[in-house]
Amino acid sequence: MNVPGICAVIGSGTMGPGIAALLARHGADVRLNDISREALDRAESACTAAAGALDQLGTPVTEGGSVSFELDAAAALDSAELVIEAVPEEIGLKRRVLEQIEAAVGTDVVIATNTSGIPISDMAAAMEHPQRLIGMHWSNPPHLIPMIEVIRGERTDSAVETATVAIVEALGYKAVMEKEVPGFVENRVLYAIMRECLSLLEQGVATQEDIDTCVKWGIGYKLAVIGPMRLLDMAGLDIYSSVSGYLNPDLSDEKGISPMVTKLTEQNRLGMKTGDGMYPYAEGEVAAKRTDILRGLVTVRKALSEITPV
Ligand SMILES: NC(=O)c1ccc[n+]([C@@H]2O[C@H](COP(=O)([O-])OP(=O)(O)OC[C@H]3O[C@@H](n4cnc5c(N)ncnc54)[C@H](O)[C@@H]3O)[C@@H](O)[C@H]2O)c1
Ligand SMILES: Cc1ncc(CO)c(C(=O)O)c1O
Repeated sequence: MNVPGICAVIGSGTMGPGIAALLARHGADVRLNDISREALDRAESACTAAAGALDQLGTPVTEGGSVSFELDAAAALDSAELVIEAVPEEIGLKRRVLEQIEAAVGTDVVIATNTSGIPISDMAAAMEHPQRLIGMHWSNPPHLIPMIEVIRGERTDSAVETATVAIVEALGYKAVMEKEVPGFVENRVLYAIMRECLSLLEQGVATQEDIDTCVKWGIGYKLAVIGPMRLLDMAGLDIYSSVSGYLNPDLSDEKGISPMVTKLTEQNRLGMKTGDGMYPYAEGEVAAKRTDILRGLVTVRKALSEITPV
């Protein structure tokens, strides 16, 4: 299967532009929609930056692809063969947007949601045709992380799952098919890591710099080559049993949001988007960091594509 010829991406913040740029790279006419003119203006340069990263990666261009920027949702949705919802992670908003999408496209159109982990069945509750809603969870930055989780809700049609997996593969990405649980697989694992790191920081066990160094080099570098299930085999299940026996009871089981993150959020210190967060950023530093991150991801992905999968 090819990438559908006309795609609509609804929501053009952190995720929308990278998704649109990748679909366009594969020949789609992509309509990127947002309720905010400023967001669409920022999206134009974000799409250009994403296309530049795809150039660096050597992703071939399929002729005919384009991205247009639409304030008018109806215009964006007109004739769309695939719709990807990427509005903020708020179930009420997502339900309203899904209703709007549903009313504008044919019943055979796949409607995918990029939710980070809201169960698909909860979002589909108010839909007239819930069989066409599917979770398509991209990872950030979406034009570079070559894996997408595909999550069926209770009422999702199996043909919609098959079509979504085919689209993911047509993009040259790996599809991971899952049953729905809050957070899906990726964010359950990522948020377990984040919870423990934040707890260690709050306890003063190590600085944020040292925690980042430890996780990047001790865990991230290794996990880029070997997944955690096979790592258990490499380490030895007897060692895992011994260590987890005394360690698991000591790990953070915080059920709420980290107090440190709550405080920073209340102060509008949201990270790179506001220029301050877990780290402070000097003038111009955010742009430099973003460039370094993209360059690093391109370099590592090229290197990983050259090794035998483990
Ligand atoms: N940020 C990440 O790392 C990440 C990664 C994977 C998945 N996600 C998920 O993707 C979705 C979008 O996340 P994001 O980080 O891009 O959010 P974001 O807040 O950066 O962007 C969302 C955009 O949606 C727009 N919007 C709000 N209401 C709208 C409406 N009714 N119609 C059209 N546009 C509307 C906003 O103006 C905003 O520009 C969320 O569900 C999020 O959980 C985020
Ligand atoms: C903090 C955080 N939360 C969610 C997601 C994906 O849904 C990401 C990501 O993709 O990187 C993230 O960093």
